[in-house]
Amino acid sequence: MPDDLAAPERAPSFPAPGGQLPQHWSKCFGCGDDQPAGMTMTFVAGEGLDVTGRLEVAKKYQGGPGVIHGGILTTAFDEAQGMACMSLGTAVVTGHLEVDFARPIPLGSVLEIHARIDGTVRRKVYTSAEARIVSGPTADPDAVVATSRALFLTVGAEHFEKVKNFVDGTPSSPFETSSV
Ligand SMILES: CCCCCCCCCCCC(=O)SCCNC(=O)CCNC(=O)[C@H](O)C(C)(C)COP(=O)(O)OP(=O)(O)OC[C@H]1O[C@@H](n2cnc3c(N)ncnc32)[C@H](O)[C@@H]1OP(=O)(O)O
Repeated sequence: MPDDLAAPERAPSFPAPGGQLPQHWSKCFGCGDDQPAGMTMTFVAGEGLDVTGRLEVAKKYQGGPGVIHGGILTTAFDEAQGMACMSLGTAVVTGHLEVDFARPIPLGSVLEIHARIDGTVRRKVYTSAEARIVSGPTADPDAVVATSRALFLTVGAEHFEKVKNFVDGTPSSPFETSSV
């Protein structure tokens, strides 16, 4: 983590603490409600630059026998830390993401992922997150089962302009923060 981290302001467009975040677009694999293969994660805003996300670990997410696929958990962390960046009111994309898998996460469990912005340096947004099993098999809300850190970069509309011909669906932007 750099020494010169700035603490950004929470954007007025970000929901009040406890409020549900809108999906950032309906076809998103992580949060969209118009993506049949997707994970349909939901999020509520925290008190600061943070969110809490929820993922039901469906059988289709199996990796090793009986447990979540590591790539699915990584996707959930990507989505959660990206949603925390909504508190900036600016579009972001993931530049780097890392995950530590601390404990097995059984199918049928429900994960809560708490994600936050730790600070910014120019366009770089440093985030972190941890996951807990809050219901279902092996639930223990005090035990962290996985952690993540990520770097997001703020981007302008031109970033998405380059790939607009490949969009599946009709992009929408609830916070008017990007072209998607
Ligand atoms: C509605 C709201 C939705 C918000 C809600 C979003 C939730 C969605 C969650 C899912 C998000 C995704 O999956 S997004 C999809 C996956 N990601 C992508 O497709 C991104 C692909 N990569 C890129 O397009 C590019 O590499 C970028 C945009 C990330 C960076 O390129 P760039 O814009 O040219 O920036 P560049 O000048 O290279 O770098 C700027 C600064 O960042 C640093 N930097 C750049 N990349 C890295 C890196 N991997 N690791 C470390 N540092 C890096 C540079 O050193 C530099 O530091 P310094 O010189 O300033 O010190």
